[in-house]
Amino acid sequence: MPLVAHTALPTFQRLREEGEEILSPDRASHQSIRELHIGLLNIMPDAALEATERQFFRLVGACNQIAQFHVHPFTIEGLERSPEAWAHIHQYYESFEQIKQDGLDALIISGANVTHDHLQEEDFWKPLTEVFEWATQNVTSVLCSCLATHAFIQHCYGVERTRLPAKRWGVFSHKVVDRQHPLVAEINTRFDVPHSRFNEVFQRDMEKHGLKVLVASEIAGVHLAVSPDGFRIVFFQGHPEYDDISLLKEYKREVLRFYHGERDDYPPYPEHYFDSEVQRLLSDYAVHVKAAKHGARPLKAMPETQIIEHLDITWRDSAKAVFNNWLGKVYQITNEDRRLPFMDGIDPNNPLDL
Ligand SMILES: CC(C)(COP(=O)(O)OP(=O)(O)OC[C@H]1O[C@@H](n2cnc3c(N)ncnc32)[C@H](O)[C@@H]1OP(=O)(O)O)[C@@H](O)C(=O)NCCC(=O)NCCSC(=O)CCC(=O)O
Ligand SMILES: N[C@@H](CCO)C(=O)O
Repeated sequence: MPLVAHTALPTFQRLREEGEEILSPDRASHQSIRELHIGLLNIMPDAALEATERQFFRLVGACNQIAQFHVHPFTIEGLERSPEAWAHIHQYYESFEQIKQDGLDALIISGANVTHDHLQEEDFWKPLTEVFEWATQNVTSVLCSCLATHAFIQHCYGVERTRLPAKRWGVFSHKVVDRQHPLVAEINTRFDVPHSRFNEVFQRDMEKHGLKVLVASEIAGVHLAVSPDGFRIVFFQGHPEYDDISLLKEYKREVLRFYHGERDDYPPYPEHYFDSEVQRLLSDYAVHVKAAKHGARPLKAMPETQIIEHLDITWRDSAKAVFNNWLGKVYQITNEDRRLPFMDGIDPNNPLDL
């Protein structure tokens, strides 16, 4: 929550010049204080559905302990779901119709599993673009994760993601490339983010279309960029919401796919994620899996409990800091009526007055 310049202390002006949000006493006394309403469009596969809820709810809730947040989960048609997942959705999620009727201040769109070569071939493509269309008109800011980023960029700018020669998978170091932008103001200038994707939209393609790149990795490419207006669409290619165990769960899935003959090669480790002790445990386990696959003995479970003790989470503080900046800015410009994106006087083409 922002500072109020309730005295003439020069520090307020200095901090304002450095990009800190500082409210004048007049603005502060006229601010309409209310809760924020944030949508979560969850399009992750069933096994990760509730973990994804926890991950984004946690980032929203943990990033700021003072403001009040209502998070509204919803989903779309066109995703393969079990009856159990649909039962969960019907019991606890809102419909997109309801969301549209009530309005949102901010919207998060999760990643998803890729099943086709081109995104427009996915059954969920049309429903997803309908959410994009509505959100760009009615929501103050939309934050897209991974596949949602690729889909939004394709839909709005006509740039198709590129299939990578190998899956980008692991925890990578990133640098803030635009330190002035309010989304990354006052945060660490270098931090980790996990990535898990087969595809990428490259920095040069983003910049060609006026997107502003804010955080990138020398190895893993762009993590964070914003739409040309500076704020209305926030693009994540990485997964700062991931838990410490998320990449381990994905690695275990790949090992099981190898065991069941669904992939030919034994999966590589996610990069910069397993320490040497875990690598030792997993290389012993690989010997066991290969022998079990050839019928020598029954498959034992991966020693997850032992592994988890060694896993560090090195990305969450920065993830919370970016979420705090994002939601703080949304709060400053959103309309008191949550169905409207901006307060009077906010320029939709440059909402942060950058
Ligand atoms: C890997 C799996 C299949 C693992 O799920 P499983 O059910 O097999 O796990 P399990 O070992 O049986 O353990 C179940 C317990 O772990 C929890 N759990 C499951 N997945 C988790 C995750 N990712 N992070 C944290 N916790 C997780 C469950 O809630 C449950 O907890 P409790 O027992 O406590 O309830 C899943 O996480 C998953 O589908 N992840 C993939 C996500 C994905 O597709 N990402 C792509 C997005 S990235 C993207 O957009 C791609 C774009 C591109 O490639 O270009
Ligand atoms: N943007 C509003 C807060 C939400 O009602 C204000 O600053 O007054």
